[in-house]
Amino acid sequence: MTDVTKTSAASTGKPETLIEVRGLLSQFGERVIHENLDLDLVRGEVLGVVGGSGAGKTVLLNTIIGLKEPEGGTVKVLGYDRATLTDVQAADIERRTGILFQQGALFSSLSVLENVASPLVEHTKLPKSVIYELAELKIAMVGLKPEHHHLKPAELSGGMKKRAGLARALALDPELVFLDEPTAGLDPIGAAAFDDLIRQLANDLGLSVFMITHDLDTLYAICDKVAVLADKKVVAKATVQELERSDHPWIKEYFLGPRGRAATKTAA
Ligand SMILES: Nc1ncnc2c1ncn2[C@@H]1O[C@H](COP(=O)(O)OP(=O)(O)OP(=O)(O)O)[C@@H](O)[C@H]1O
Repeated sequence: MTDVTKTSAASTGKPETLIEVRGLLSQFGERVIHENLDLDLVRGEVLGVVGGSGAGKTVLLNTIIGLKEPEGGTVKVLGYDRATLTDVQAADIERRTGILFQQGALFSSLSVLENVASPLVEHTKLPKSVIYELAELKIAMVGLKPEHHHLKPAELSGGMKKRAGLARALALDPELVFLDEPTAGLDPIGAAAFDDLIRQLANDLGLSVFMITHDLDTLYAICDKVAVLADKKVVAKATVQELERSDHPWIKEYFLGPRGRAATKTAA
């Protein structure tokens, strides 16, 4: 199915849509979080998702990755409709996507090397020696060193945990990566270095990225497009430069408030 999608996208010259959300309704009891929300992410795009606190960014991420069932609408990932997913399709999505949760979500009892190797152990039948070689490669790709291989998560700094989490998210060579506030909790220098790493990896590996962030610097530094969640839906998806000209009150405040202006200056 995926190959068919790829072929048709290639033959029509249209970019391939990796995430397609249509008419999403998300509720907790009577409380409506998303209503009639539409969102696309096309192959190769680094998409930042922003919105006020409680706007529903995490609920949207959880719905797209299958941790929350939507109350209405359709959610397609890599061409597969989540509502009618077979086990084979679910496994295909799992193999072709990587997720970096906010705190890294590393297994605390495993070393960095074992954490990064774990998706390969779960999803491949490769010999152990090959699995560990591949894991070492991913660890090097995110800028960690061989002396970090045997450290446990509790022995890592916040930035190193994020890097280890990213290495694990990349273990299976995914096409699509989900990042939940990748720079949260990092100091400005660590955050800028992590931004550079994400952009570099996205370019070098041809990754498509869905990233929740509060970090304006990240938006300016690495996002091709930004989707803004407000009023229970995506009110805009555009480049940061286009969003700076938006009339939407939340977008105006976000991009043209004091913090927005600071990020604009840094990016210039
Ligand atoms: N399991 C749940 N049960 C009930 N309400 C929930 C649940 N999860 C989230 N919510 C509510 O859904 C709304 C959106 O939450 P969400 O975590 O997606 O916001 P967010 O945009 O990610 O916010 P923040 O930027 O503060 O992390 C919030 O009002 C939250 O209280």
